[in-house]
Amino acid sequence: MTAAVSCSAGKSSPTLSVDAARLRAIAAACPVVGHEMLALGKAVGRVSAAPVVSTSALPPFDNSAMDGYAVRLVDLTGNGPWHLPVVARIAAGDARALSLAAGSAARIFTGAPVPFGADAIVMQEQVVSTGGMISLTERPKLGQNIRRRGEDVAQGAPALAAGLTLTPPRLALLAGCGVASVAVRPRVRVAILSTGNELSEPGSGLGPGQIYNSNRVLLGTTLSGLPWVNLTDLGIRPDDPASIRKAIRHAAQTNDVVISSGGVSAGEEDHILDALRAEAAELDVLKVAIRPGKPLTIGRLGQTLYVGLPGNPYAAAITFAQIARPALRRMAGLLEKPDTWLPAVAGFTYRRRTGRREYVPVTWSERDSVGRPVLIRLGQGASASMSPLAQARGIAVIPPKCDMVIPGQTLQVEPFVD
Ligand SMILES: Nc1nc2c(c(=O)[nH]1)N[C@H]1C(S)=C(S)[C@@H](COP(=O)(O)OP(=O)(O)OC[C@H]3O[C@@H](n4cnc5c(N)ncnc54)[C@H](O)[C@@H]3O)O[C@H]1N2
Ligand code: MOO
Repeated sequence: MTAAVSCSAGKSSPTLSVDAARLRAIAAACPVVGHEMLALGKAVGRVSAAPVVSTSALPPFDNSAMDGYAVRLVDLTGNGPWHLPVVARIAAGDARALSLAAGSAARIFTGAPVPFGADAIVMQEQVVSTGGMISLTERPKLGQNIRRRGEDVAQGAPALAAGLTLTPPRLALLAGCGVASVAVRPRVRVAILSTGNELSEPGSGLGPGQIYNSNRVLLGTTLSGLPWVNLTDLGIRPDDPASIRKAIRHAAQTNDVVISSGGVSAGEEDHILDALRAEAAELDVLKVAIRPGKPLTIGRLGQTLYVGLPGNPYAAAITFAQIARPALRRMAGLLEKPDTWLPAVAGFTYRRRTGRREYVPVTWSERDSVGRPVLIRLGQGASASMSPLAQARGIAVIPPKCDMVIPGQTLQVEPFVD
């Protein structure tokens, strides 16, 4: 299987809106090609590479939806009650091809095949059963409590489209259709590196001027939680142009995406852009009207997507989630657009500078009269602060033109999923 590829890296970038930056990042992301076959039990979270058709009808035969009695409506003429002898007993898994004789009923259980000629199942609660006879007073409807062959999925019908996350319900559907293995897209190979002389790993000592590396854990755990990612963690690179360039070049040769954090803003010690230019990268996104995270670099090194996230941890988290992740999803072959934004209402006042779309960590404990969460803003928006994001239940978005958020104002919120 070969995926359609259309990329448009290489356009120059002034300050872009978040939506424009996201679109450019997505356009620069070439979907991984090919597929591998996986047993259903190994495929959870992976991306379907091709449509799947059902090898069996679901359900495979007409069967009873209830424990009760199979009857023929033609026997229930005039006014009830009707009295019928019970001539057969049919349990789930019964392999006999049975017919229901005229003027009789069959004891039947949930999931058992409906005998030929029967056209309704009466729940056992609705009959009186004595001495091999049943009496019923209400006429059943035609087809009542019968699950028809193929009513869920017909044999040979599409059971799953390409480009979908293989969730447990989707895998269960394939199992129900008799499909044992599924073609999935190859994992997206993602390398991460943290840049900065000031970085030290937690567990090591902290020298003067050093801080602990948060972004490695942020990105590493986020990415390793995505079943369609194959992660390589390249650790920390010092602020040395030759070392950064070498690391980027090597990482790009063996990965579909390289993600760095730090070194993308304007200082002489910010070497990512120089390294990318020296490697003849095509750069699509350089500055985004987003808060936090304005200095963001996205481009391509050959077929490899490069994402240079800002070093400040809150900025790295937001730019990854809002701009890089949709591009990675495209690389993975995912065609569904997650729509996780929900309406909420501000429970705070916030006077702000206009111009950038802002992503604000929020929590809530109350809801308004129509059930929308009443948001409490956490922190002051400092892009190096991590506590507000760690305490947040979600992220609210404030439009670029808004100069003041007032209580009661409608905002969109993206709740974090547990
Ligand atoms: N003159 C200007 N200075 C800055 C600008 C600007 O436009 N002009 N933009 C500011 C903004 S906004 C941001 S965001 C940062 C982005 O900086 P860089 O991406 O170049 O990142 P660094 O300078 O390397 O680091 C910024 C900050 O984050 C800390 N950091 C870096 N990596 C990590 C990590 N892995 N874990 C934890 N913390 C990390 C680093 O120590 C710095 O404090 O630039 C502004 N400056
Ligand atoms: O874009 Mo930066 O993250 O605002 O400090």
